[in-house]
Parts: sequence; C-alpha cells; structure tokens
Amino acid sequence: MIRVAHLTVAYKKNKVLDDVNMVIEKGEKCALIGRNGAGKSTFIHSLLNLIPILSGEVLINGVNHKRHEWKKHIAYLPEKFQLYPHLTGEENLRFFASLNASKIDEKRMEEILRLVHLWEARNVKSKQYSKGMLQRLGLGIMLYYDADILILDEPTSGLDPLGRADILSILRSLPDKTILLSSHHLDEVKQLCTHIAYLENGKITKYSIAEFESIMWTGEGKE
Ligand SMILES: Nc1ncnc2c1ncn2[C@@H]1O[C@H](COP(=O)(O)OP(=O)(O)OP(=O)(O)O)[C@@H](O)[C@H]1O
Repeated sequence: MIRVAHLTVAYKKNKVLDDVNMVIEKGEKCALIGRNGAGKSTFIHSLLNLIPILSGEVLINGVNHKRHEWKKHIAYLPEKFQLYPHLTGEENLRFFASLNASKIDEKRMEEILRLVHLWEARNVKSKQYSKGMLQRLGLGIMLYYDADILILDEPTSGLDPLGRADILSILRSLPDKTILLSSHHLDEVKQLCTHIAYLENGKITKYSIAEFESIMWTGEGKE
C-alpha cells in the first residue's frame, strides 16, 4: 500500500505537486494520467525518495520512504533505462540480479525469461533486441525480485500496439501486485487498471475507471 499525505514538491519556485493526498491500496492497479509536464515523473520520483520533497509524508507499506526498508517492497521501471548491448538478454538479467543477491536463483531466471517472453531469445545480444524486447527485458529485471509494489514510468512509451499489448498482458498476469504506472493512453490502461489518478495543476484526484469515463462522457472531460 502507498499512502501519500500533504505531499508538496517544487523545483525552485515551480510548485509541481501541491498538497497531494492519495492512497493506493494493496493489489490495486492505478494509472497516473496527466498532460505533458503535469508532474507524473516528479510524483513517481518523490514516492521513491529520488528527489527532495518540500513537505508531506510518503508511506510505503507503512514505512516512511526516507527509511531504507521500503526498498524491499518496491520495484521501479524508469521511463529510460540502460542495458549492456554486448550482453545477451539472459546475461543482462543475471548481471542486474547479482547486484542485490550473492547467488542467482536459476529457477527464477527461467521463470522470469519465460514470463516476459524472452526465453527463446535469451542468448541473443540485447543490441539485437527490438524496442519491445528491450522493454520486456527491463520489466523482467524489475520483476526478478518479486517486490509487491511495482512502479512503472510510461512502460509502453514508443512501442507499437502489439508491443504495448504484450507489456500490459504481462502486468495483467500479476494479480497480487500493487501497480502504479504512468501513461498517456487511457484506452490502453483500461485493459489493466482499476483506478485513474488524474494529475492536474499540482493536485491528484483519484477515480475508478467507471467514474473517470462518466466524467469524460458528460463533457467534463480531462483529456
Ligand atoms: N529536474 C528538474 N528541474 C526543474 N524543473 C523540472 C525538473 N524535472 C521536471 N521539471 C519540471 O516540472 C514539471 C513536471 O515535469 P514532469 O517531468 O514531472 O512531468 P510529466 O507529467 O512526467 O511530463 P511528461 O508527460 O512530459 O513526461 C515540468 O514543468 C518540468 O519542466
């Protein structure tokens, strides 16, 4: 569970998040939606304690995000991430897995490579991977640790419709995870998410998908 209370974040005089309050319950799938520059990445970075907050509190499964314990609860896939192009998909996964574990769990390696549909391509160098394959490998690296909260910053950005569907179907196959993902594609997040957190003018309003659609339908549309 993620609980945000009175969160305010600013870059100098530019207040991007202004007294934001929000709860994401355990097992919930929530899409963070907002126009370009609304502050989606800023919100995600502040949850992860990657940027300083001006005021407020973030609790990750009841633990303040400034304490280190929260890290075992969360896996994060940034919008842009770097892999080693001369290593194969499996070698990349092995490398990143080894950063936090003294011994690689071979069964888990296979499970993850199959989950992200890269088992057949595991011995291909990642420089030969398509954008969709690279994104799935990033997802695999993120999922290896089995954290119960997944935070993804625009995980389908730049992918074709099939690539996007692939990412969403992998995430749909993880019903127990709490998921927060930012996206610009409302139609697509409907395939996965139960809730929308709409970010506008520094405030976040949370809706069920049905509520959000009815607001749009009645002309109070947000997009
Ligand atoms: N490091 C920074 N220093 C100063 N201003 C920043 C910084 N990062 C973001 N901003 C500003 O904060 C605001 C929110 O940016 P942010 O990247 O969080 O929005 P976003 O909703 O993720 O945008 P997009 O949809 O384009 O990715 C923007 O006005 C941006 O210019």
